Amino acid sequence: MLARHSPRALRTLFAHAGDGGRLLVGGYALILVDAVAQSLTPAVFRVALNRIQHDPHQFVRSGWQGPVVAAAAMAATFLTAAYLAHTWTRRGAARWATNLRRTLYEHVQRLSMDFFHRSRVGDIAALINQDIERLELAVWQGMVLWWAVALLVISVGLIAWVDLWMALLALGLLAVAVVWTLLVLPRLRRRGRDIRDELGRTSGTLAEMLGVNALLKAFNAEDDALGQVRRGTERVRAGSEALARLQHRYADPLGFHLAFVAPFLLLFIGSWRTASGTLSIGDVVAIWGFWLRGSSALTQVITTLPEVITGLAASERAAELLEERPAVADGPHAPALAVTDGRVAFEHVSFAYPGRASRPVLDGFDLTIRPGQTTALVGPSGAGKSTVAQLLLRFFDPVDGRVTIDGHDLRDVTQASVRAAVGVVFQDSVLLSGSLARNLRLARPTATDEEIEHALHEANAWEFVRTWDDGIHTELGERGVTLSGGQRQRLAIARVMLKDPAIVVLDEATSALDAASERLVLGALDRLLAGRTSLVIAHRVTTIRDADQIVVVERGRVGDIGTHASLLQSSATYRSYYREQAVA
Ligand SMILES: Nc1ncnc2c1ncn2[C@@H]1O[C@H](COP(=O)(O)OP(=O)(O)OP(=O)(O)O)[C@@H](O)[C@H]1O
Repeated sequence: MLARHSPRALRTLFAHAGDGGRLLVGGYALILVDAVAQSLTPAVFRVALNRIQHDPHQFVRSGWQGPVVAAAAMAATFLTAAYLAHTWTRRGAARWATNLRRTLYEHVQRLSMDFFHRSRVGDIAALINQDIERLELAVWQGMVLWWAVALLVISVGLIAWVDLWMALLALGLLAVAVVWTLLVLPRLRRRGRDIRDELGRTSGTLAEMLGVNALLKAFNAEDDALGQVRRGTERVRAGSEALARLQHRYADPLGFHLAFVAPFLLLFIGSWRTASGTLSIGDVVAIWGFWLRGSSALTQVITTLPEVITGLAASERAAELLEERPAVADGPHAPALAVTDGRVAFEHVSFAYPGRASRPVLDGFDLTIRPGQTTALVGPSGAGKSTVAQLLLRFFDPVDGRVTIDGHDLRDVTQASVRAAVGVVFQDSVLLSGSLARNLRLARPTATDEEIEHALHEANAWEFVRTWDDGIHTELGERGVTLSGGQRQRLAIARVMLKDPAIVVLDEATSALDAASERLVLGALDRLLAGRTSLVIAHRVTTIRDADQIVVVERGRVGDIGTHASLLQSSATYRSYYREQAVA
């Protein structure tokens, strides 16, 4: 499993390392220099001991000089290399993480609506923040692992240089450790991945609960929500404990093998060979030293590997997100939409939401909205009215047929240009935390304060904004909670006024308002719709009575069509709809 998923995930993510990549390659390369210099140190002792054994007097006179200089040079090399490798890797990992966070954020922004419908905000946030942090740590620990493995390989190589048989014995002892590791590794990785997934889910639940706090309070459902979060965190805790137990079950026997069994066997067999005269004392000491270096490196492997594996599990989640492709994408050289008159046409459009191909929502939907005119959609709940609006915003592409603006198929032009041409006011207009001016400048970043005030006037919003101490620079609470529903809608209308689009979509923009608020909002909407092509979805007759054409949508198709007066005459469906409204 590990071999299949993680390296591919790492390759995908490393492509986004940016300037951190060079530092990491440099850091990982330099740590090899450190590993070589460190593992060669026992070789110096071997030379020194062999010289002592051969001629102690000569060694005291001048024989010591060579080994001392060599040892000093090695120490200087590995200290410098280690220092640089550590700092470069740390900086490289931090830059990689920063670049990756930015890339992931931009990538998520480019994904289509269907992704947001099936994902949870908290989970994505956890991925971008915590999983990348985990990965950053793993990159850093990975360097220690890399160093340790290099040290180990070089150590065994050096043992072979002294004596081939002893190297074979060391390899056998290592093989035990490697087989044991390979046996446990997939489980470690799986557990790590499970914990990351569970953390993501819990974070998603938490974000959702905080977002709908008023609803939870209204239904006294806080305990239930708390229970869900608590159960999630409990599962994360249980998972982490199980992982820790597994890490111990892996590391403890391995530690025993490497620190006791293996050195004992090497020393025992080495001494036996000295007695039989096939090895010198210097050789045995060097082998012993090489092994100690190598096995201390292995201890590092044992302690860092589980952590690195968990980090790799985190990288898989990030890579999966990066590999997610938007369902709606711009063609390679798609031009921007050039709006001339603002004529909108749905030509025999059929559509089903992604993953629900068997449940078509629109089925041969045909509709033309003439430039500057208002078309209203009415019809039973679930008939597909909002879906029509979503297709006009190109949140989705039709399965069949086409949606055009001034004759241009929306699939042939850029999404950004379509959304620049179409302004939308939803039922529940979202305002971000930050000042009112910042919220309105989402529509036009270059708008001056005067232009913002003018838009507020037009949207009947200036009358309450002007009473605020800081005017348009007043901070709005997160999601605009300090505003009434009607005020929020008027600010949303001002935002679209500022955008000044050729086409406007209103999706239940007045549905949640009382009669007094509705009047103020309707006044603002009249000014917004004047001279623009508009698609209005509304349950209230007051909002649509004056529309140039009213379309009754039934099960994803256009039913009766006409003006308010003509439909009252000709359409039984519209009449009953109107009567219901009148009663309401
Ligand atoms: N994101 C989605 N994924 C899957 N199915 C969806 C999605 N959004 C809407 N639907 C389904 O598509 C159908 C049409 O929904 P739509 O919101 O367009 O209807 P509507 O006429 O606007 O209804 P209402 O008046 O209640 O808002 C419904 O059956 C709905 O369940």
